[in-house]
Amino acid sequence: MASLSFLHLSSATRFTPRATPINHRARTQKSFSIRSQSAPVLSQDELKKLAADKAVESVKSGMVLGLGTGSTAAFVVDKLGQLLSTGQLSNIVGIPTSKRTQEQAASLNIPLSTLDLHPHIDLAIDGADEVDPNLDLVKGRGGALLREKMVEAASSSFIVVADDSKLVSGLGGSGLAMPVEVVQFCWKYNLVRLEGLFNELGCEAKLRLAGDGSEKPYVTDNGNYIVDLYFKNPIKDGFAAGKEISAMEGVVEHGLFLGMATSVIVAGKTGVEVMTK
Ligand SMILES: O=C[C@H](O)[C@H](O)[C@H](O)COP(=O)(O)O
Repeated sequence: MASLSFLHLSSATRFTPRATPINHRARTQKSFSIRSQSAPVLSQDELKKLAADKAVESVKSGMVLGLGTGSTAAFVVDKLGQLLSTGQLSNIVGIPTSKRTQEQAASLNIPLSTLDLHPHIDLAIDGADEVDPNLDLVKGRGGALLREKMVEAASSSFIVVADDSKLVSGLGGSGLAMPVEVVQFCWKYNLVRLEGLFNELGCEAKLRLAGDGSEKPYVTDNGNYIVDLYFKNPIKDGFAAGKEISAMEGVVEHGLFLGMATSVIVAGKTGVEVMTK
């Protein structure tokens, strides 16, 4: 069981241990939570920051760190920059999972390197789009899934940081995108095949657009497209689904991150919970 000493809480937000874990956590072997006595109303960004700060407590000087991508991971990178600038951390090397994170970390003077030079990473910290009760994840709505998966698979520990809107009972269950990165060549051929693979789950596949009002496709840091899969019903067997997607020629990577997370730090209106397997 994780010890309470792991939890360092700010004086601004006071928490007390909660006796009964909520249902979502019941299937994880170890989980505990802390709850606000005064129930302050925190914004989603404040929740993300709370989870990020908690995760950064696991960072030690001298570590090689996987730096995630997205709005929650950005709070982690901010905090690391802050601790490095005040000398509370030193000798850190960051391996960024996207060009965006690389730019943010560089602007904060966080020393950066690559997987080529540091093939073994001590700890990766990243956000997620969905977290299920087994700590399996959907990731990649920010488009960084390929580099994230490479970096996080090379990490001895992988801490996920999230607000409680990311909790689902089954992957794909949010009804939001489960991304698949595909090569540009004949992307429609693969879009149709991916949709067909999950017919019985009421899957709809859409090419991700750049989001600038044009009909231009979104292009990943690796020069590929993303096909987003939207499910009416959650995926029953994530491992089987991942295997079938990966077997398709032209598929580069999918957003199912299965059996990878060491722990998940979830911040919600009622407090922060550390979930471990
Ligand atoms: O490609 C993006 C990543 O997988 C993000 O970590 C994920 O989308 C979560 O992002 P956010 O923290 O912004 O919700």
